[in-house]
Amino acid sequence: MSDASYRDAIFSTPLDRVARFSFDEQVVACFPDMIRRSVPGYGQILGMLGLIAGRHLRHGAHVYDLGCSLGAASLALAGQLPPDAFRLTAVDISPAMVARARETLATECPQHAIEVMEGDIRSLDYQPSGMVILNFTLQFLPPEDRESLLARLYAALEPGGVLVLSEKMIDPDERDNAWRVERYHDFKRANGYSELEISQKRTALENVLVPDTLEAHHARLARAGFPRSLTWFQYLNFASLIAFKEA
Ligand SMILES: C[S@@+](CC[C@H](N)C(=O)[O-])C[C@H]1O[C@@H](n2cnc3c(N)ncnc32)[C@H](O)[C@@H]1O
Ligand SMILES: O=C(O)C(=O)C[C@]1(C(=O)O)C=C[C@@H](O)C=C1
Repeated sequence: MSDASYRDAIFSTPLDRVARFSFDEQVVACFPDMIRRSVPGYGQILGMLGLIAGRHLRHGAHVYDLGCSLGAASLALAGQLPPDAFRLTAVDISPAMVARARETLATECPQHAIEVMEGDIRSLDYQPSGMVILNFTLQFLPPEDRESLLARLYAALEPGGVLVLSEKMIDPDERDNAWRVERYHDFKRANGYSELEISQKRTALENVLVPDTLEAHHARLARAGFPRSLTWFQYLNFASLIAFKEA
């Protein structure tokens, strides 16, 4: 691949002031390593996206990969489905991510009809689509913007269309939540992150990544129009949901 990825060491040295987490050049350079060492089940979710698309997409349907970062979800679909199976628009607000994603997707799957757009997913004109992927993206939008986006995505989905929503989550029960977070930190330690890295990243993500409970996600999806949603994957405090539009 043309996008060399470095080991994530962003929070490894003590910082006087921990800045708000942002998807800048520094994060882009180590993002594949960061997300794989930080999101339990990330690889399994990606693998399943292609299988879900294979089952739910009508031939040639359009797909959105929203908050695509380096295009991993788009790549996963292209790896599992032939070029004529779907068309895809990948969107991200970070110019550094978009530049890298464009390069990677053009190199890795030149036969597939994949367009990479720089833009804010809250203000896009959505075209009719068979599948929408929000893989760890909704959690970065201000909570007050989430429902209206989901309602617009519901409206853009064709009958029988699906939305896949993967998120970091919180548990409504304080003790259960504490247990999940502690085991999540164990997961990070086991993946080579130090106490300093874990605590500085936690500070950087405060008020930037705002997680919801699974109950809040399902209720919001219902209010946005989806008659049915289910949690198909969960690993510690990370989960993936699928929401269906009636056929
Ligand atoms: C955790 S990453 C997503 C990971 C990616 N979907 C994957 O599967 O590898 C979140 C991404 O959402 C993007 N993002 C955040 N707010 C956005 C917005 N309003 N519009 C578009 N992209 C946004 C960020 O720039 C970042 O690249
Ligand atoms: O490191 C964490 O605590 C995370 O929540 C991981 C997480 C995410 O969930 O999106 C946060 C920021 C990076 O984009 C990669 C992964």
